[in-house]
Amino acid sequence: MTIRDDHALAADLATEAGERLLRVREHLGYDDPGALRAEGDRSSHLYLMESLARLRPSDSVLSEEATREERLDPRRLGAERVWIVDPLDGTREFSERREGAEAGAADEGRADWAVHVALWERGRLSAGAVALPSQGRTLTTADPPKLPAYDKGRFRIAVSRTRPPEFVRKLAYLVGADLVPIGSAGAKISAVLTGEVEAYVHAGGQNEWDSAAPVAVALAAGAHASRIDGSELTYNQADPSLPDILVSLPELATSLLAGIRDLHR
Ligand SMILES: Nc1ncnc2c1ncn2[C@@H]1O[C@H](COP(=O)(O)O)[C@@H](OP(=O)(O)O)[C@H]1O
Ligand SMILES: [Mg+2]
Repeated sequence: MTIRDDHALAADLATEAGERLLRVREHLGYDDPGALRAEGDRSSHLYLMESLARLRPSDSVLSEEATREERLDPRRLGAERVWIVDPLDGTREFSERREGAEAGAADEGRADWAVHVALWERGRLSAGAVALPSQGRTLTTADPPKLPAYDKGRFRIAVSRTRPPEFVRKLAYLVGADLVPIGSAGAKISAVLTGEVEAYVHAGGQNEWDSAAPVAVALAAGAHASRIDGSELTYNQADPSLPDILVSLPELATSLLAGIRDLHR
């Protein structure tokens, strides 16, 4: 089994899970968003767990939708290879109609949600893929996206639609940036890699599965990804909490970290 296989497998699983989620949404519709969210989370988790158990039986898995006991399984901490997956990132957005969508359109739903599949190996992220099913694309370490060139001047910072941290507003003012609210950590990090925004800043709470796959792709593409104090993002810890993150085009990292430091002084 070659390393290249893991990159391709991450991309295939994320893409297939995403296509299944599109079908779940088409089948259930938007009348009961709670039921749509629950079925999306449940079915995508099941598909990924079954696929990984079949295709990579010796590896451990850390999934957002696992039970508390499964997450605390001590074998994961001693394992050399751990798949870190978020079967549906941006669950809230997955269950919402797009503003202005025409009833009966092919896809009436919001597009800012994602499926994350990452592989952590002996201390670092070694492969990953982020499927953006409603955008018809999967970003992958198998073929990392080419980063847009940074055009000096005013730039854009993606923030949570529903939980934007207060300090990011101050940061945007300080560094001369505009805020762009987007759902899903995967969709926001992807937006940095595809040129819709130039940075993503979050604080106040998040977990390893929210960022592992998009950070694997971001690092493979040459983007900056770190904690907001500039330290490394570390995965497969006993406590999966990873509460803050900065992803940006490499040219902006130094000034964003300096701005964040000034605001926290
Ligand atoms: N304060 C917080 N605590 C825990 N998780 C958080 C959080 N803020 C954001 N997240 C998680 O990060 C992901 C992106 O959030 P947002 O769209 O607000 O930026 C969501 O994942 P899920 O949709 O997988 O639950 C959300 O649950
Ligand atoms: Mg998530």
